[in-house]
Amino acid sequence: MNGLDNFSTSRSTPINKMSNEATLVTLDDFELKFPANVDECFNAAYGVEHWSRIKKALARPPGYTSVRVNTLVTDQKALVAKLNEALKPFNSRLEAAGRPAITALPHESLSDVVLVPSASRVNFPIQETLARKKIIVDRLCGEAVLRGSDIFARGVMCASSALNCDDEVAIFVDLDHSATRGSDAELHAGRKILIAQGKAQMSRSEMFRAMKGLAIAVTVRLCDDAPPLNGVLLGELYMQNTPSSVVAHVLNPQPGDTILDMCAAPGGKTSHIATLMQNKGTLVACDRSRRKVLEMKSYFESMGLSIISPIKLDSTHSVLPKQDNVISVQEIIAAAVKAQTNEKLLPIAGFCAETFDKILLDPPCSALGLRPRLLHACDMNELEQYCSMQRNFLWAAVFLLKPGGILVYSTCTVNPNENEKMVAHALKEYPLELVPHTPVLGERGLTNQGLSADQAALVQRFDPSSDIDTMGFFCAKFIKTKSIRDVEA
Ligand SMILES: C[S@@+](CC[C@H](N)C(=O)[O-])C[C@H]1O[C@@H](n2cnc3c(N)ncnc32)[C@H](O)[C@@H]1O
Repeated sequence: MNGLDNFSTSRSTPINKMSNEATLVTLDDFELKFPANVDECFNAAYGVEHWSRIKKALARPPGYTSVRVNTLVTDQKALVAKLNEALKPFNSRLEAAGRPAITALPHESLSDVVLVPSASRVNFPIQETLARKKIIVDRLCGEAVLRGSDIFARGVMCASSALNCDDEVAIFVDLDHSATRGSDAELHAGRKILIAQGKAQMSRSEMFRAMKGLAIAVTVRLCDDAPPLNGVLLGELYMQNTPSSVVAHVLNPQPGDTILDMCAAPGGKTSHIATLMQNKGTLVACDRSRRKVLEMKSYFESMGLSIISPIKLDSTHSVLPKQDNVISVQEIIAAAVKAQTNEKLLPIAGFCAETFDKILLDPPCSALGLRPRLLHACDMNELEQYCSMQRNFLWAAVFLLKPGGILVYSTCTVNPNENEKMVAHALKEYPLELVPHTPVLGERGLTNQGLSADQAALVQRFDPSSDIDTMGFFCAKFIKTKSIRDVEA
């Protein structure tokens, strides 16, 4: 069997020249690979050609970086100007290489989002590159390179035997985790993808001795070049992809609301909700991980977002048993503040049924919308476990929401079972109805996954293969039509 059968490729002629040619493709030929039963399910939902386009798009980074403006301290116009100032060193490097500069732009529909386009890619000759010395990195490092990173010593798995500082190298990603750190890249026989060219900043022996330090400066990628924005204008912006920034707007939080974010860490959507509430009202941010809740707490404090109560809580077990007196969210928080001793987090075990005006449910999901991804090891059984967990979260959300309250459900996956089918499940099991929402930047939902055409038109699906060029994402907004007790009666 030709090793290329392990990939789906758009080119019939494999690139050659290496002894292990059959196990090598370039990023341009590559589409993400899934187990047969996942492909079968997604082919049925999207159609074979569309699913193939999605798999190709998932392996590449979007063509721009999206940042959300902290409107409590600045505005979109001012942030665009500051970002363009901060981009000057990157633009100087582009111009020195004869490449066009990039300009940050306000998002046309979202007044608190700024888009920073990546620099257009530069093509390089593949065969010449394959004749260079080689570096092989692991999957995570390869994905970081595609997002604009250089390569640090810890990320290098294999290097050609006689690699010296300043050598020009071809950069590959090991797709099978088969590379042994420190081995000769020329002898690696597993599947790998060519993703970039670079220049060694250390000799081979230094690379494997050093635990840190820049090993390879990436010079050209087989994708657009994202500018380095980590740590830029801290406090004034939050790195958040566009669909995630849509979610808080869809929830439409108002000052004075009582809102629950059931799965809040690292707190991107929570901080956006608090900002839209103008830091007035009550916002509970739950997460099961104590470490993540402590990190969120410090982040919210550093941003001055005082209305947020970060709580370590399993949201699927956050509904308190039925009692004679309904205790409000504010009373529960006040009692916990009183009871708090040396413990850093509020001791809260749950909330009374039907006490929140609005709830955001952004649960753990299969994350099959994140870009770029070069490997996904999920099968249908694992995907089903996410669905089962999401159904438990939905149950708790419906109990905690007041009648007439709003529930927004979102995922960062293209799996229809976690998206359209989960919405169909919610509509069937609970007193929920879909409601129109704004802004709508994505596409309508799929109509062959349990939703009627009218229902599919009320949800929002971000397709990574569409012109909007974002991550895969999904969002639905429900209103609770009656009390859960009326349903139980
Ligand atoms: C998709 S992430 C949430 C991202 C977040 N909404 C944001 O925009 O920054 C899902 C989160 O759910 C948390 N989680 C997992 N199981 C949970 C549970 N049973 N209860 C509460 N949080 C849970 C995970 O720790 C993870 O931080």
